[in-house]
Amino acid sequence: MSVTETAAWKALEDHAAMMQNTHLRDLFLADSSDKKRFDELSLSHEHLLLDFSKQRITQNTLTLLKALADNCQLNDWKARLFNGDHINTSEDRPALHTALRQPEDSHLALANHNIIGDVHANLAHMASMVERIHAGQWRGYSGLPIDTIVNIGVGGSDLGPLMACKALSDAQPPEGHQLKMHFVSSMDGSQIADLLDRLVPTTTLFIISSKSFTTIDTLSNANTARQWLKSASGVKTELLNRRHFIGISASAEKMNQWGIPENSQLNFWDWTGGRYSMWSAIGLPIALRIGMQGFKAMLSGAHAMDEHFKTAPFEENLPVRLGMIGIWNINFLNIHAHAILPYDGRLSHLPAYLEQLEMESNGKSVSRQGEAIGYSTCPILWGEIGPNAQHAFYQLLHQGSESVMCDFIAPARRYDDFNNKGLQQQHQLSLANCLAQSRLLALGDAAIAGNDTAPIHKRYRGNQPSTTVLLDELNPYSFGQLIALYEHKVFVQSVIWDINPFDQWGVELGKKMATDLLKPLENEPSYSSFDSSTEGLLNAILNKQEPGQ
Ligand SMILES: O=P(O)(O)OC[C@H]1O[C@H](O)[C@H](O)[C@@H](O)[C@@H]1O
Repeated sequence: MSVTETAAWKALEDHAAMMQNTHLRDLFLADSSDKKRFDELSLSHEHLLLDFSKQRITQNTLTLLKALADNCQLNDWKARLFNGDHINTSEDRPALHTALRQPEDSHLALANHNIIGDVHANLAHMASMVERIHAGQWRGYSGLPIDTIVNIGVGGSDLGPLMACKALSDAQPPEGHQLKMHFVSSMDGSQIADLLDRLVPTTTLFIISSKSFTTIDTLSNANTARQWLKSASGVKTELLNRRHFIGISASAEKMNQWGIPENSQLNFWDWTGGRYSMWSAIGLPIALRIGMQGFKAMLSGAHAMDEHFKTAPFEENLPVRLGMIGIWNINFLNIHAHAILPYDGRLSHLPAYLEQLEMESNGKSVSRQGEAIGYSTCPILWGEIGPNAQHAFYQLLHQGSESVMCDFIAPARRYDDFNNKGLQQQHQLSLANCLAQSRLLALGDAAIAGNDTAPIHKRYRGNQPSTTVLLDELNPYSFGQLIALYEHKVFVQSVIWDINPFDQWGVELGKKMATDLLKPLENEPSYSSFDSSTEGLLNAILNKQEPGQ
């Protein structure tokens, strides 16, 4: 039976029909005498506080959402996730990113083997590499110590480390050892071409990050890097492979084939999904940036969120509430756009990270039973640093025709250690804007006395729901909590929608099609015929590429 046929779903539909004309303004007005809405609807755990009071919900909504979660056996699914059941059914494997942050003395058996031992052996290998590089003992072909790292990867092998290195940029690496870090992902070569112009071959180390080690984007960038080193050094490829490349993958065989020596390889496992992999060896750039201790603090923060998700009751559970309110917005209030708005420049890559995490996980319309789904799943998610977005797309949030749900994310404290009043004031300014925007989006004109008589083009209708995620401060631990919070939120929603969030078949066919299209572009005979648009464009490109045209 489809979830939409259940009594729990229908009760929520009825409730939504009643709530349809209730403005957030009314919900706050009803609360104006005792001002309890915030206390009743916000939740906190350790360093995170989530304010849900600007969501279009009442206590009754939460009760009905709990009935839906129970009906969908959310608690059983949580147990299956943590126990390592093969819940990624289309690939017949578990999804065990949570095991990557389990403490060393814990235990998780997969086919009678304790994988936590493997996880920590891997961390130790990673730590030894980090130590060598930080100590200046990893030397390039000319004997000079490495001082520049380039991570080559894409999707899950890029976005997590990229986001984390920026988010934790205030964290000091051990002994002040500052490596220059760069990230290359795009297949068109523009990032690597730009970098190679500026980098010094003797002191640059490339990390080739790819779960499959077959991703053409990554391998083509890696080949370009090796070619650059060859031309600059004139030394043998074998020496370059040894001194200038680290490989991170679930396939040792593929790394061997490319030429990465065994002791420069870091492995992880097929039960770690690409977009859930920054906690594995894929996180090496993070450890290089903030040190192994910082990396482990990030794992501990995520583990604390795992434990909270696993054990806290529905009424207190942050990821469960975040996920279920998303369900309410999407499936019952018909809101299909979701903006991620961090009020801290260090979180500038969070929107791109969540775009992959949410849309690649839950952007699906087939159920676990292989049936077409007749209800909405993952919304369109996008975002930008809040203060910059205010000068760009907030116009649409305030006066456009679309309902949009927003996540405002900010640390309460920043620049405590900076003896700079100007910076401290900038942080307060950013917080003031964060609070102002979520208030205006919720209440509309009612937030500003007198604006309700303004001409219509100056009016704000409000009623855009938002959640504010407040961190005490942004550090490796709270950052780990924050990302694990979103991972589990995505899982909660997948359970309600009855979909597998751990595969991504929708990205495969495009890759195959690109292989077919490369032939005519490289002037090789192609036996495929294409549609008229593709053929027209191919011909136009080929004509323009002919010399003298
Ligand atoms: O890590 P890799 O195997 O190179 O994969 C990199 C990325 O590419 C794929 O196309 C998937 O859509 C992503 O989930 C994955 O993270």
